[in-house]
Amino acid sequence: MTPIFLASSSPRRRALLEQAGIPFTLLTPRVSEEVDGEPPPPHQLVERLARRKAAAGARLVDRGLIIGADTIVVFRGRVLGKPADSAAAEEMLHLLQGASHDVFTGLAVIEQPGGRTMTAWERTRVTFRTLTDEEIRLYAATGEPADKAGAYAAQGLGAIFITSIEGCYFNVVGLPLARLAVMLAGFGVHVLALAAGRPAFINKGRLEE
Ligand SMILES: Cc1cn([C@H]2C[C@H](O)[C@@H](COP(=O)(O)OP(=O)(O)OP(=O)(O)O)O2)c(=O)[nH]c1=O
Repeated sequence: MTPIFLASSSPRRRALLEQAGIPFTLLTPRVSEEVDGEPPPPHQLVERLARRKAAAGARLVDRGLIIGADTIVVFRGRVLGKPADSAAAEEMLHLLQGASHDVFTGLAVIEQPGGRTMTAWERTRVTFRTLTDEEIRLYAATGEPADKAGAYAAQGLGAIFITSIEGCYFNVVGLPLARLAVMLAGFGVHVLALAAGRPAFINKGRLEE
């Protein structure tokens, strides 16, 4: 079987790949998320960063498929990454409240040996209800926004701000699983076939939820 690697230090991505029943090994190469010059459009930016992360992982691996991903929030053309501190988190939440924004995740899968690469991106539209200054302050103080693009976690307490999601929910949390499954199939790895060989794992996952 082709070994699968996830080049990511995001606990959310790890959890989502586990949810899909895909056995994998974690790689945590250090990757800069800086881009030189004029920033490209959001979909190109996330694809480029996902490719950079997967490529950094691929340098550590002789054989297998290496997955990289990158997530950003875009509000009226402005790219919101992870907030530097709680003041930056509050500033982002002030922008996002009472309006819709887009979440973009780029995906890259690199095959080793050979380096055959597939990239893709996914966009999800998320709408926030109106938030009071007090709610924003209290939420920022929980620490949840710290390592999340756009300063919120749809999978966490941030859920109480979201009135609608159009598109892939898993894309918001950092790993669009439907898109990834199609990409892996392009490399001959079929997620359901993996899961079918591991019924005990799946039942265990369900029971624990
Ligand atoms: C919008 C949103 C983002 N996020 C997270 C997913 C990503 O971990 C993070 C975006 O940062 P990324 O730079 O995409 O990822 P990361 O630095 O956490 O991990 P790595 O680069 O090593 O793979 O924001 C949520 O967990 N929930 C949300 O609702």
